[in-house]
Amino acid sequence: MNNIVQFENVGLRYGTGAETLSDVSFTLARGAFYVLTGPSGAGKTSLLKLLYLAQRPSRGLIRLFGDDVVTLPRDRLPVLRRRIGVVFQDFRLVPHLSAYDNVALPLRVMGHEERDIEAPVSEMLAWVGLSDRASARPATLSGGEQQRVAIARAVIGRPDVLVADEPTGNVDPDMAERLLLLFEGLNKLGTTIVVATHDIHLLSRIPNANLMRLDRGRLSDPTGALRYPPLGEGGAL
Ligand SMILES: Nc1ncnc2c1ncn2[C@@H]1O[C@H](COP(=O)(O)OP(=O)(O)OP(=O)(O)O)[C@@H](O)[C@H]1O
Repeated sequence: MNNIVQFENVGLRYGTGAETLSDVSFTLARGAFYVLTGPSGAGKTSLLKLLYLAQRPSRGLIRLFGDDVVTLPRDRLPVLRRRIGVVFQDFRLVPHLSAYDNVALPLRVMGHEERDIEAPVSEMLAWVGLSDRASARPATLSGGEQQRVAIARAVIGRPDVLVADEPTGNVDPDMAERLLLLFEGLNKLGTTIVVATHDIHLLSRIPNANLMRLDRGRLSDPTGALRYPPLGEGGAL
C-alpha cells in the first residue's frame, strides 16, 4: 500500500460555527515529504490534528494505514497513534523530566525494558546534538534545544509518519536549517514527513517536497498535494 493516508471530502466544524475545514481530499504517499502552508487561521493545525487523531472529522472519510478512523473501535486508536510522531507547535515537553527522560517517555509507555531504552535514547540525543544536555530540564533549555528534544521524542518510536506544526517558528535561521536537515535525514530513512509552516524559505530548501496549500479551510488543489518545480529552475511558488 503506497498511500498511507487518505482524506475524502473531510469537513471539520468546531461547535456550531462555520466549518473550519471543508471538502478536504488528499492522499499521502509512504516515504514522501509534504509541506502544508497557508495563511494564519487557514486550518493547518486543525488538519494536522485530524491526521494525528486528536480530533475527529465532522464529515467525510479518513483512512490511516488502511483503517477508517471514523468507524474504527476506540480501543484500536492508540495503536494507530503510535505510528504517528508529533512535534507540537508549543513542544509540550514534560517540565519535571530531563531531556533524556522526555525522549525516553514513548519507549517507557510502550513497555520497553530500561536496558533496551538507554542506547536508542542516547543515540537520538546525539543525533539532535544534545548529548551534553541529557540531564537538563526543559525550562533550562533554549527554545531551539527544546524543539530538538520534542523532535527526538517524536521519532524515538520510529513512527511511519512525522507531523510537525511550525517547527521552525521559534528558532533562528541556522537552527531552522539544522532542523530541516534532521527532517530530510529522517525522510531518507523512509519516514513520511508532514510539516506545517508559514516559512516560504523552508519550502524552497526542500526540492523534493510536495506542497499542500490551505486557504480558508480548503485545499487549493482538491485532488491532492501539488509537486512544484525547484526554485531556480524556472519554478515559482
Ligand atoms: N478548538 C477550537 N475551537 C474552536 N475554534 C477553533 C479551535 N481550534 C481552532 N479553531 C479555529 O479554527 C480556525 C483555524 O485554526 P487553525 O489553528 O487550524 O489554523 P492555522 O492555519 O493552523 O493557523 P496558524 O497558522 O495561525 O497557526 C481558526 O479560526 C481558529 O480560531
